[in-house]
Amino acid sequence: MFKVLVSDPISDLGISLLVEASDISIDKKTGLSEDELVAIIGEYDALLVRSQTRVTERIMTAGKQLKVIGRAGVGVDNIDLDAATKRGIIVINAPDGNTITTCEHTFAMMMAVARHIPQAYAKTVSGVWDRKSFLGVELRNKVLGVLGMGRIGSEVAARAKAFGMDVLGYDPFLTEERAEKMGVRKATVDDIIAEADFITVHTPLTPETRHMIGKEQFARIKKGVRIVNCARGGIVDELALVDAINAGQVAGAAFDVFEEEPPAADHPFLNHTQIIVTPHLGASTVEAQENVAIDVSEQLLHILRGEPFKNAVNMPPVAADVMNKLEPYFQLGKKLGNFAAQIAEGPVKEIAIAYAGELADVDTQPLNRQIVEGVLAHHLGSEQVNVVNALHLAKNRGVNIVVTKSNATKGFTNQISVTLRTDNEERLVAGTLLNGFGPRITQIDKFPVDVEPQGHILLISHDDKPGIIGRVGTLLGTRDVNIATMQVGRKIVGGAAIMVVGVDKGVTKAILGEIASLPDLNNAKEVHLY
Ligand SMILES: NC(=O)C1=CN([C@@H]2O[C@H](COP(=O)(O)OP(=O)(O)OC[C@H]3O[C@@H](n4cnc5c(N)ncnc54)[C@H](O)[C@@H]3O)[C@@H](O)[C@H]2O)C=CC1
Ligand SMILES: O=C(O)CCC(=O)C(=O)O
Repeated sequence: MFKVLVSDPISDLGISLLVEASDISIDKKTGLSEDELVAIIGEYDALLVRSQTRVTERIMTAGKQLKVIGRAGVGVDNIDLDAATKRGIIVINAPDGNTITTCEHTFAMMMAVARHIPQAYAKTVSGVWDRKSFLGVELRNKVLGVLGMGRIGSEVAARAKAFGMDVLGYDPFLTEERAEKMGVRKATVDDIIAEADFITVHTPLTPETRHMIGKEQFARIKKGVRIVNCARGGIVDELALVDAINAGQVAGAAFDVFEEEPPAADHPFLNHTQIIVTPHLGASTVEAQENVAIDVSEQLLHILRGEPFKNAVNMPPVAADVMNKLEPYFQLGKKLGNFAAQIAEGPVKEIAIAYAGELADVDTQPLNRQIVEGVLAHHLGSEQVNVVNALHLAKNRGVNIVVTKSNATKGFTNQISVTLRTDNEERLVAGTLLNGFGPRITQIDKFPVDVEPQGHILLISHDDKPGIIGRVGTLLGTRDVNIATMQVGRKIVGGAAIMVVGVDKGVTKAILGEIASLPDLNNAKEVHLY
């Protein structure tokens, strides 16, 4: 049974998937302080948050069982990602579910600031019928500058076109072709500063975007511009904006987000007649909250159940078609790494991964991680290492990872080989997926074999002489060890050889010693694969 803690208000309908899952027990405890979370988090496998809970390193350190933190939304600035990665805690978000809702809020804010709706409402309900103070402007024929043409920025641009606006877009990843397709003029920040009548920001808050519109930009900005921020507080310099409005350079602003949330009571936005505000409501619709909760719950279930998942924030994104090609090899890769780690003596200095065949054309990073996880799990324990922290742990321990690729097929559509270099030796284990048969180990060191990577396997090195198989079989029989499968591999007749014996249960070190001391036998090891 996996225990999930929901520590922010999240749509009940959205998390019904978790509530109904027979292997999940869910607790909802919202509004907890950091100390309160630290006190209880130790018993949970997963934490599900929106944006209120600040998931700090302290909370993660106390979360000894924590495998995954799910964020029902886009921004993960309330989660200490470095701390999560170091501990192998997977952080997932729900990047698509609130796009339209936030785009629509941006439009609501843009229209509200263009037509002074909040100010006019306040005056009207206070009993004053004032039709003179609120002369607005149309959106039609105005230039809209969109900074950040990702999911939300692109939707805003599309709707702005319907309003007859001339849209300028800036994003480091915006190509001329995509801009043209959207009917947007690809621009620079400076173009937008100089030309736009409305500017809306849709980037994350990063060192690069922090105060992207600041004092220097306000000095050059088109007079009468209106600024909208429904992304993150701090992209626009708040104090510089107030100065620019007071100086008559900027006509108005509409902000959903603040550098510090909630803003202090004396924040200069809060009683400024030309600035309208909402309390971070961009994603607050019934639909968006259901969507993000459903998305994040689905992924959370996959992770807890050990199934493939998407939207991990602390791992590089992988395109769906690449994932489809790699995923079938994940188990094999992890087992090859783990097998190699079990037979290699001495501290691992290098993990050399070689792909031969069609996989050579694919970005294999997710599969590399599985292999490294398999290697490290043998030394560090499978609870300590996972695909999120595997590379980080390897790097921390000075383990070099080398990946090579070749289109040469070596007789299989794909072959993965894992070579471990230690202070003492170099060991190689290679494998493939055989159509209709599943994963197979195809080579151990220099010896070709055909072994199912499963269960208890004895790896015995010996001289290629008559009678060896009988001797090993007899010894195992007398020690009540049942042989399930047996394979021998050699390069040349009468030379060095290996025997790979699948047995029904684990054997003791004493039995391995007895095997190794039989005539013409050199070494015996047991590998256990799950
Ligand atoms: N107010 C609210 O309740 C909500 C706010 N958000 C926030 O809105 C923002 C945008 O969200 P999405 O569109 O879903 O994200 P996204 O990741 O799809 O788009 C962000 C875009 O910003 C671009 N970008 C990054 N650095 C840039 C720079 N220096 N200059 C220009 N563009 C840059 C990226 O290339 C990307 O295309 C995020 O900060 C997110 O946290 C999202 C949902 C709700
Ligand atoms: O959960 C919320 O309401 C905030 C949404 C948000 O800011 C985001 O998804 O980045």
